[in-house]
Order: sequence, then structure tokens, then C-alpha cells
Amino acid sequence: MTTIPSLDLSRFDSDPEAFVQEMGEAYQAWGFAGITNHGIDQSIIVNALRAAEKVFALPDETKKQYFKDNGGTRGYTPFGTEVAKNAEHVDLKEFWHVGREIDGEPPHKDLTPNVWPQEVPEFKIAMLALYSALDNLSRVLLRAFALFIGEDQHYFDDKVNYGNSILRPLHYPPILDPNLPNVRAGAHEDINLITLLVGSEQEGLEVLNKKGEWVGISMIEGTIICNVGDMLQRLTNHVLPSTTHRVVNPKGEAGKVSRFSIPFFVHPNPGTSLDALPQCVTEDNPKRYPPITSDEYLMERLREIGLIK
Ligand SMILES: O=C(O)CCC(=O)C(=O)O
Ligand SMILES: [Fe+2]
Repeated sequence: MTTIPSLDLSRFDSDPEAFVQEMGEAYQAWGFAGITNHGIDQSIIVNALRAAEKVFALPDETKKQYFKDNGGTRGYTPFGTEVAKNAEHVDLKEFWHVGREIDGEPPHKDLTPNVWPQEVPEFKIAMLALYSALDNLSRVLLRAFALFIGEDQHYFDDKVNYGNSILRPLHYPPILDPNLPNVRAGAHEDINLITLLVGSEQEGLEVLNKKGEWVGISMIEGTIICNVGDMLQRLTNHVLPSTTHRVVNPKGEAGKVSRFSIPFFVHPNPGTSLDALPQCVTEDNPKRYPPITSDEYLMERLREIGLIK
């Protein structure tokens, strides 16, 4: 196989056992797959993308009003803030973080209020619609992952319902200066349980395969990319691996335009144990890490990428 596998999610209904097996094998080999027939209407994705483009097109001074001293957890983060672990350069990107909306009193302190741009009122509506669609899709995918690792299909249900999952519309500006490094987002692994990625209409995302080669991922309209993050890797003692990926500048004219994409990072509820599941620890795959909770782990990782001090 020369690029990441594609999984038809409608088969989880029609032939669940075969689907779970295929899915598990795909993720063991790649850590990434394209999900088709996921049930999310393309208009929800397009509306979110168009609203994000409008927000990033606002003047810098306007956007910076929405850059809060909150470790970037909600609202806008300008260029040059985030650095991939061990990278030499800051990433060439700006982004906006949207969190879970709760009616009434939030169940824990991480669920802070969202920050919305006054200038583009449709941004809030479009982002909340996409947040809710991806949150629901992530529950379905986690049911299949749970079955693959030998748990009840509802294993994750009460571990992600109040998680501080984050929707991150991202803008990588055109690269016009030939002296700038060719990497828009440095090589990294995602910290969270799983990531769903929508929207990018431009090339540039690459994953590192098992042979150590960078493989480009073409975005096909209607396909949502889903990858395993470090928290699920840790919980499964690497049975489900988290795969290194990066975003490079496409060659030629394609690099001279902006790139927009919207990842959704699925986080567990605070206090969720990421200690390896017993069935994932074997003689051939001995336990790799000491126990840790999801919030302790997140703090450790956010410090490494410069989002908190
Ligand atoms: O822009 C993309 O396509 C991927 C972004 C990404 O990997 C991330 O933000 O973690
Ligand atoms: Fe990523």
C-alpha cells in the first residue's frame, strides 16, 4: 500500500466484526486512515471552512483582541507561538481553538467559555455545528476501537462525554520567501486520544510510514482523516500506534496559496487513567510506561510544545 488505507464506516453497521478487524489492522499498520460514509454532510464542513477563511482574513490587530492569556485553550493564537517538540523553527500557522459548549455549570475547570469573533457571526454557528458532528463521529469510531482492543463497545462513552476536545481551524499562509523552511507544521504526534481532520483542500500533509519514509496524503472530498494520538497509544501500550506526521509546503505554485484545515482533537475527561490495559500487555509487548492520568499527561506535553510555561 502506498498511502493510508480507506475505511467505509457504513460497514460498522452492516458487518461489524469484519469492519473492526479491518480497522484495527489498518491502524496497526499506519496509525492513520481515511473514513468514508461517515454520515457528516459536506455542507457542515464547507460552512466551517468558509467561516474560518473569513476570520483569518481579518486584520492582525482585530484577531489579536481574541488572543487571550489562557495558554491558547480558547480563541485565537497568532503565528509563531507553537513549536513542534524538538523543532528548530516555530510553525508557520495561526489558529483558533473552539471547546465544548455546556448548558449550565461546567463539570470541570477546563471547560472554559468559548471566545467568538464579533466580526464574523457565522463562525460560531458553523464551528459549533462541526464540533457536534465530529464529537458524535468520534464516539462511533471509539466504539470500533474499543471492540478491537477487546473492551466493551461502550468503554469510552463515559470517558469522553465531558472531555475538553478541541476543534482547531488552522491557517497556513502562502510561503513566498524562498529562505523560509519548507515545513508548515513540524513533525509531531498528536497528544490526544484520536484526531479527526477535515477541510484541507490543499496538499501537504505527510505521514511517516514504518519504513521511515514520508508519504503524502491526498485529501479526497468527503473523506475524513482519523489518526490515533499518543493517549490512545499509551492506553493500548502501542498496540494502536500514534504516527508521526507533518505539513510541508507543496512544490511550485501550490505553495503560494494559503492552506486551511480543521483538526478535531478528542480528549478524555480529566482524571481518566491512561495506564496500559492489561490485555495490551504481553510477553512480546511488555508494559512500556508507569500509570498516568490524562490531565497529568496533557500538562507534560503542553509544556514541551510551548503552549504553557
Ligand atoms: O493541517 C493539517 O492538515 C494537519 C494539522 C496537524 O497535524 C495538527 O494540527 O496536529
Ligand atoms: Fe497533528
